[in-house]
Amino acid sequence: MTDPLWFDSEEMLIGGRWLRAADSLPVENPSNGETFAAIPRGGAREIDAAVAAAHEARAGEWGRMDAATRGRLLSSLGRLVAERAEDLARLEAMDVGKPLAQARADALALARYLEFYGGAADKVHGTTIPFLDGYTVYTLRQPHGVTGHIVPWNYPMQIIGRSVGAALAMGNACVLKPAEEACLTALAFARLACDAGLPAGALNVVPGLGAEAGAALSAHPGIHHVSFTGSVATGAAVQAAAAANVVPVTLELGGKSPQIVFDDADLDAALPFLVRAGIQNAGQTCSAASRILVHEAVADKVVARMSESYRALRVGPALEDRDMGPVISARQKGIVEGFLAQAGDLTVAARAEVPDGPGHWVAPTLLTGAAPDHPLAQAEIFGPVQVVIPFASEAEALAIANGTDYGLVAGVWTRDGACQMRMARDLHCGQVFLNNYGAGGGVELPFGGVGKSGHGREKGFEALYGFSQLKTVAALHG
Ligand SMILES: NC(=O)c1ccc[n+]([C@@H]2O[C@H](COP(=O)([O-])OP(=O)(O)OC[C@H]3O[C@@H](n4cnc5c(N)ncnc54)[C@H](O)[C@@H]3O)[C@@H](O)[C@H]2O)c1
Ligand SMILES: C[N+](C)(C)CC=O
Repeated sequence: MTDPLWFDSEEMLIGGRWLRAADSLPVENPSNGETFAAIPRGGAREIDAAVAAAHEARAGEWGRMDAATRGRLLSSLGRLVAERAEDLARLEAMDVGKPLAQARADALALARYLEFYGGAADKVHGTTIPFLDGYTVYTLRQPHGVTGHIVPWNYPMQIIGRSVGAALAMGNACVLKPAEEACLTALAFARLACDAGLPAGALNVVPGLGAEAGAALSAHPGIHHVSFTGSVATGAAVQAAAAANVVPVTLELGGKSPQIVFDDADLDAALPFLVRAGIQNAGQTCSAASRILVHEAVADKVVARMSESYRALRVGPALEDRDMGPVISARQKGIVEGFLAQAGDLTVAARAEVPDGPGHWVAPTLLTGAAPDHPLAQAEIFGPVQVVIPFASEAEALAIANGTDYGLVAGVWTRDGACQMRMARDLHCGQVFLNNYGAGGGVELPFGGVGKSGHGREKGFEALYGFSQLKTVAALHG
């Protein structure tokens, strides 16, 4: 196999310089368990240096750059990412275990985020406000300053695109702490950012452990905004750390998202979405459709057809580009298997075959017979496990859908327009998809949750408001 690394992965980017840390962390390929690279183990000292470099960038060329020039730089970076999409995809596939086609889609999504935010950079502005005679009042939309970005391992490129892309577009200088399990595409992205001509310190990337680099970043008094995606427990810790500095935080913490299938649904249209949204990225997706709520009149038919799809799933090494790869790590496999051990009297409707041998394989598993309050119908499993729950009425479907601590995404499958509107209004979540699920991931669509799924919105124009603040200017001139 050709070496997918075209750069020194043991170097991190701080203030425009590529530096090594005193220690490094191994990089494992989840498809075979082999160590194939190393990354720096940054800690408090490196975070400190990165925050200082970001402040210098804000005070220098980056802070003075006009919005249109900033936008053009991001657009150029997007083109570089698109040109290297194949290399980035291979890197991600080896690092995360994501099938090549899904990794390629992530790379192209990163390019698209940069195109979108590059184009938007000079189109976000304040307003004038009619006020008392003798005054002119207007608002200025300005960057927070230095923003921290703590990114998980499941969709590194997409999450960097939506958070770092939007923050840079608004003129913030960023300190990015990728997940220790998945730093390679973040480091590759930083190389491309240098090639695109991003001024020193505008983007700093410090790989390292969550408890070290992540904790140092979220508690740093020099950070003005933190964007975090990951688990509820870590998100709460990040928010608490940032609160000590009275710093705003955006939290995207996952979910237990339902797809709700009514008895008049177009099942042929729904079925591919029902399964794909559960097993995509081995179920390690914040917006995974881990609960399938089905009207009892069509429940047997839906389970039978989903089971057929499950049995046909091809699971294998990421570079072989099957339907599903391994989960990220032995630890994550242990977490998912721990949940499956609680399945107890649930029925395994279908399970796909997984490879023998090394690699972190978890069989895609479709479960029936769970009451809505069963632990497997409540907890975010973050693995390829879906639970089917029948319902008898629209009111019951809504109660079950809203009956978890989470509220990220929901899908509704029905031809009844009034039912669609009621569900869209009453579902307790941040995004509702009617007769689809995910809308192809559109970068234009604001994204985020309610409840334990977090708060704040990324993606679309909404992210540009989140990564900036409004200043009101009132001039009394007579
Ligand atoms: N919402 C999502 O997209 C998402 C992504 C990854 C994991 N998860 C959930 O989290 C579970 C565990 O995965 P995990 O342990 O990798 O998630 P995590 O939340 O601990 O890690 C996410 C990011 O936070 C960093 N981090 C960890 N501890 C930190 C701390 N004390 N301060 C600041 N940053 C810290 C990590 O280094 C990583 O970059 C999964 O099973 C899944 O349920 C959700
Ligand atoms: C929204 N998405 C799929 C990019 C990331 C959540 O895991």
